[in-house]
Amino acid sequence: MHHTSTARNELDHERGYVAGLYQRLDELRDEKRGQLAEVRRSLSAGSHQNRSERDAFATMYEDRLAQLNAVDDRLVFGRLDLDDGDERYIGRIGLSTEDLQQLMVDWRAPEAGTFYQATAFERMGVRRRRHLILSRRNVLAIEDDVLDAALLTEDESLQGEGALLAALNSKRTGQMSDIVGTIQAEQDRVIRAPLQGVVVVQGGPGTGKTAVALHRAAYLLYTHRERLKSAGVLLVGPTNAFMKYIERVLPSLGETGVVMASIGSLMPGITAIQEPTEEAAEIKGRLDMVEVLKRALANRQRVPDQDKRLNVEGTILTLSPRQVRKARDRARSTGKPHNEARVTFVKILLRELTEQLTEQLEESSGAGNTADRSYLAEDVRSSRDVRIALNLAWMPLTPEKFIAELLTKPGILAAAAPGFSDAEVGHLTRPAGALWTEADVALLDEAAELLGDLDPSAGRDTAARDQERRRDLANAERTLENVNESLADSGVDGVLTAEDLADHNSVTEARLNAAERASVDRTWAFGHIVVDEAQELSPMQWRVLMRRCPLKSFTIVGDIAQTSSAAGSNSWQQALEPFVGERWQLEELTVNYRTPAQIAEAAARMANAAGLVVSAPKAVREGRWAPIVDRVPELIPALLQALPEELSAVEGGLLAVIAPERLLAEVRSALTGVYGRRIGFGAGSMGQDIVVTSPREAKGLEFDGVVVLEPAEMLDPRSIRVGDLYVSMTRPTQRLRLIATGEIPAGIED
Ligand SMILES: Nc1ncnc2c1ncn2[C@@H]1O[C@H](COP(=O)(O)OP(=O)(O)OP(=O)(O)O)[C@@H](O)[C@H]1O
Repeated sequence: MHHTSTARNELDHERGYVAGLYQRLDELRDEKRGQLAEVRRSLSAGSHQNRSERDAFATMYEDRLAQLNAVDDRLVFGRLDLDDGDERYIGRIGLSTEDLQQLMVDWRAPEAGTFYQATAFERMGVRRRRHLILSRRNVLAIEDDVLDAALLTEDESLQGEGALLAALNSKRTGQMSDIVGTIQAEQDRVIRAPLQGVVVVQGGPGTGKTAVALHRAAYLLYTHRERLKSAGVLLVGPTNAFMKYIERVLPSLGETGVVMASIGSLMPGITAIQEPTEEAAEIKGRLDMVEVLKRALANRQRVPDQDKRLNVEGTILTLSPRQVRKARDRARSTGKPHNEARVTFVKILLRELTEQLTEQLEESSGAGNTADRSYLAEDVRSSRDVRIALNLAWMPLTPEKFIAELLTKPGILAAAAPGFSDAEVGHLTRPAGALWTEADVALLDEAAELLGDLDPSAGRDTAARDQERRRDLANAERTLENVNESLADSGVDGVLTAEDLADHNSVTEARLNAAERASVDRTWAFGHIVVDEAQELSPMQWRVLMRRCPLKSFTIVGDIAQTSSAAGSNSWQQALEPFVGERWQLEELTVNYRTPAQIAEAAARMANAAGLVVSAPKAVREGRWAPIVDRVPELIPALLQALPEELSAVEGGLLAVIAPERLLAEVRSALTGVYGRRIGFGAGSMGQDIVVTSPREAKGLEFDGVVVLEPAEMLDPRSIRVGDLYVSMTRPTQRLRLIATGEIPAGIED
């Protein structure tokens, strides 16, 4: 490429400056290493009292060091030249000299906002925006947007959207990367939206929703660190494979404080598989399940139909249905969850049985001697008959036991769900010992709420608890600063007190950070939740998330048109209404950065022809190829024949073969026969260069080239959902091929 001499001078200048930034980064790193070594030395020698304080310092230095290491690659990516003559460098973190001269501004800082927002129409005091394109530590090129017309004539050769296009055209690695250097204005508005309330970000395929969700999490933690540090931010995605795909983005942004979890992993200790059938997923996701669980639990609080005779150390006592009913009603009226109300139930009946025993003994021995009533109470409590009778009436339950019973015994389910058809009960019934599914997690979580603590009396020692609670209260107070006020304004639910929040977060260990504490504590209350691919969530799953954030501070990201789960939603309105009413704000993303125009248009035409209204975003670039369509007599031979051409078209990039579930096994074995270890299965195997996957697993991911097999099968004839085919067609960044033995869905070929 031809460079003018000014351009070369500019490049040299930037190389010099960037070298200075790295030098400073290295210095800071050495400094932190030194401090860490120092603290560790003193830790091994120090007195017990200072220990926890020094531990805290050690953790802080470790975190800072990890952050400094993580931002090494492409540390800086921009420079602003301002009207007042200042130059401001924008990078992954803020850097200053030892005497506090600012060298580089963190991209999340308010002063960096104009880097993403300024345009030629609204310059916001910016004369020139410069993108620095780095590979590791080297400045490869610079690209300028000249916003001030006066500068244009001075140096015309330095304009361009090169940084964005270079990023978009680069080969995919199977792991998402950050977009911090090239965030576009409409994306930046979402990323920097206020913390409070519910923001829904609707956008078609490839509009950067996932990227925006991740950068927003990083932005919020930076900007509201004091408020969010203690409670933490949760980022929820659809599957573990998806979480793996995005796991490197936040560390590369210098952010480690976000808890990342798939929706199936929100119950500590449970690893969930995908729900095997759509029917079961849909039923388990319905809001009526709340009532079903409540009824099932009420049915577990049983009154016997006749008197029970109980042997206590040779004396026979009688437990009548009336007594059990009265105790049950009293226990229920405490309003406590099942296991906690059980304490009341048991206490009442033990007392009554003890009285009965006392009376009987007094009668038989004649004289009244009440001195040893306490022994009698103990006799009653430890009687096997009594224990069995009380347990039969009111069994302590774990969520796992309760839900497993409901799903394996159709009689129990039918009794709790009188509105369900036999077919619906059949869809939910499964063999004992079956693995937990993603849809079960929402049921387990609901059950945990209804059941409460299994052994409420077995608390930890009170002093430790009190101390923790004081600390949690202090944290919660900080979290709540200002939040309540704006909540009250927006009318979201009841206003919370610091006590409420501390109560939520009180049972966890002192030394763990928010992320670690949250991952072991189901009742952890997060300060903010970011949900990606949110259209897939069922109403029951929404309930789980709403419980995890009592402040109702959410960023919800998704595309209603891509819904493929039968339990997912058809509109944001419908999905959110039960939880926040009308109190949410919609933002839209309108530009597709992934898929070339020809392919994006074919996907939108197909969706429209199938009756789905899609928000078809404008594609930011033309591709080299229109979609290729093969009608063939036999699928597998045609696939094997097409693959070499596809592989060479993407020149060593990543290729996906997306097939309906029923074909996956056959396709895998045919391809493995030819390509051996180059074939990866499913979305978790993105290390390989050819990935065979279902549409569902491909959701949210992207590939350089995509081959879709039997597209007509991915159109669900039973519903208006065309999600699977629409998702599959919008995965490629370069090239799309469809191979079909049958019909080609309307609209794909124009
Ligand atoms: N401003 C940007 N600069 C560079 N790349 C971008 C930008 N915005 C989006 N991209 C890239 O576009 C691709 C699509 O982004 P992303 O996966 O976030 O889209 P999405 O809206 O979540 O898509 P889908 O709904 O189809 O899953 C990614 O490779 C992302 O890095």
